[in-house]
Amino acid sequence: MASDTQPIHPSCVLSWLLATSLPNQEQSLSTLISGMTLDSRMVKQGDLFVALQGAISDGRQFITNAIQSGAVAVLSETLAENEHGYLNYQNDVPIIHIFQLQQKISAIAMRFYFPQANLHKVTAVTGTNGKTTIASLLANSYMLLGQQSAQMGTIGNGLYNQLKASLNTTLDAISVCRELASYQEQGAMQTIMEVSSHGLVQGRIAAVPFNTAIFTNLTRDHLDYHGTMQAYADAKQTLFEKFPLQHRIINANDQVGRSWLMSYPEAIAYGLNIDFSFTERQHFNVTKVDYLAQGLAFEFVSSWGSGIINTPFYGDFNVLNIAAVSCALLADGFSLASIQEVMKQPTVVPGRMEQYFFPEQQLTFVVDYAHTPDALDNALQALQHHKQQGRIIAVFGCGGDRDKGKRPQMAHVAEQAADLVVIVDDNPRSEDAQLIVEDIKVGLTKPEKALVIHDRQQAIQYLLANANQNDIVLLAGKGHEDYQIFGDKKVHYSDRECLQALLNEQVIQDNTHD
Ligand SMILES: CC(=O)N[C@H]1[C@@H](OP(=O)(O)OP(=O)(O)OC[C@H]2O[C@@H](n3ccc(=O)[nH]c3=O)[C@H](O)[C@@H]2O)O[C@H](CO)[C@@H](O)[C@@H]1O[C@H](C)C(=O)N[C@@H](C)C(=O)N[C@H](CCC(=O)O)C(=O)O
Ligand SMILES: Nc1ncnc2c1ncn2[C@@H]1O[C@H](COP(=O)(O)OP(=O)(O)OP(=O)(O)O)[C@@H](O)[C@H]1O
Ligand SMILES: N[C@H](CCC[C@H](N)C(=O)O)C(=O)O
Ligand SMILES: [Mg+2]
Repeated sequence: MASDTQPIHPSCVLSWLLATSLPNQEQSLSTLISGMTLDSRMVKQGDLFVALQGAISDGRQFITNAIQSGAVAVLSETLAENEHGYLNYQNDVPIIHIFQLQQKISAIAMRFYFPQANLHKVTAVTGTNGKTTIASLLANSYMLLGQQSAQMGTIGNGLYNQLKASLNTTLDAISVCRELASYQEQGAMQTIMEVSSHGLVQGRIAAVPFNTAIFTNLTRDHLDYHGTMQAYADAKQTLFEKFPLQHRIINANDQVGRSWLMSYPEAIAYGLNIDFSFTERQHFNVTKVDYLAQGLAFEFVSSWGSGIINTPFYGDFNVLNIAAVSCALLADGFSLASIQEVMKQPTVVPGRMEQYFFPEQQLTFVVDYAHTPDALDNALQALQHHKQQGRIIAVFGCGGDRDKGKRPQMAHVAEQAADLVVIVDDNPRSEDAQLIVEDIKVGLTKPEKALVIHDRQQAIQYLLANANQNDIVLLAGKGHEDYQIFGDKKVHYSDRECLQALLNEQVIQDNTHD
């Protein structure tokens, strides 16, 4: 969703704005621009409207609307190279045709909103899973170490702890530049940004001068968009190839990460039980993990020294997330001792392994955003490692209009790693919720272990009434989301709010009994 942050830049002349993307322009475009937008519905008087050919609609169809709403100039995407730079007018408003405009907007918007971008340190986090967790943990670490930070991604964008909800993980090219400029203006010394593969392919961050890039892992997701895992990996790799990075931080436990490490000898590698003794490479390796009821304690050896980290996080995947964050802080010059201190503090990452304990039933619910086979497996394994006694129950569904191939795979993972499986709805979107459930059930080899309860709240209430003491219920897929999408309707629903309301009811009943 485009941000409503007010521009904090002066207006500028169109010729100057386009000087780098259209260097040989013959016309002198003296039009004064006071804002930029990709959406005709958001145009304000004085704006430059950028008309892109999108996946669903063609932005060029809205040029007339944009001009009626006050656009004073238009950039229009052309797929024909020989039309590049062609200029025509509609009601005296210049329309400039630009070849491959989608890939050029970021540079134009950066020039407009944030010409001083190189003064602001931006860290990119990419990979299938772990981006939000790492971005939140790193942003919080900088705050604890005394540096104001900002964060951009799935759970929102803004100064740390002041996030505004986001439609996408990676915002559109114009909003990214406007947001970064506003964080710098508000005193942030750096921004930690989740970079999605869609964002990379669509050039949403093409001109952001990233200083550091972190890679988490690459596992099945988004094949509806990329087609193959190779194309998905190639999209991610552009982050490590095309930006002026000072630091590349790469997961050595991941197969794709290992292959990239061969290409970047100067990259910092992090991992769990990796033998780095034969290499000169900078590294951070976790050698031993203790899974505690209240978190993790792990030993590490690194190019900066060795030691123990204690943290309230759960699961091996969070050991790796913390290792990645530690590498970023070490590369930035912070001491090991300060990092060990920071990792003891809890970081709330909304909807990621968040626990709700029901004292009456002695039952724990864990809200998590696992929505891929790998993430679901990791989350369930983490609970198996940390549990004291009782069963693990997996509650999950699959999104409509998304990669269908992951549905049976998630079922397989769930029945392998959990003692009971409950299949629920998770944003069926334009698809029939029952047909999504059927696709999921194809992956079950022990269907007797699985129940179907479409409505998530009913599933929670059922488990609250029927699960055993000490069971742990993983509610996967929704995480921070506070909606269910049925068709084109968004209905308010949140696993977190549902659990909190049920917990509050118990407290009220307890107080009444006193
Ligand atoms: C398929 C896809 O990625 N679409 C993204 C793309 O939209 P698009 O350009 O194709 O949009 P479109 O609806 O066809 O419209 C074309 C143009 O006409 C304009 N328009 C449209 C209507 C109108 O009345 N006036 C108007 O000017 C639109 O503003 C747009 O510029 O560019 C938009 C701006 O950047 C994105 O918001 C939009 O994300 C859609 C909503 C989406 O669902 N994307 C998902 C798949 C996505 O990007 N996911 C990733 C990863 C998620 C994760 O794993 O965390 C993400 O970064 O969120
Ligand atoms: N490093 C990791 N490796 C594998 N799984 C992880 C990792 N970190 C978190 N997870 C699992 O993946 C889920 C999503 O984590 P997170 O939101 O941090 O990832 P993300 O990359 O931002 O995902 P998205 O692309 O959907 O925004 C978590 O809820 C957890 O179950
Ligand atoms: N942001 C990602 C994850 C959504 C997770 C899940 N709740 C779903 O709707 O599939 C997407 O749009 O693919
Ligand atoms: Mg995310």
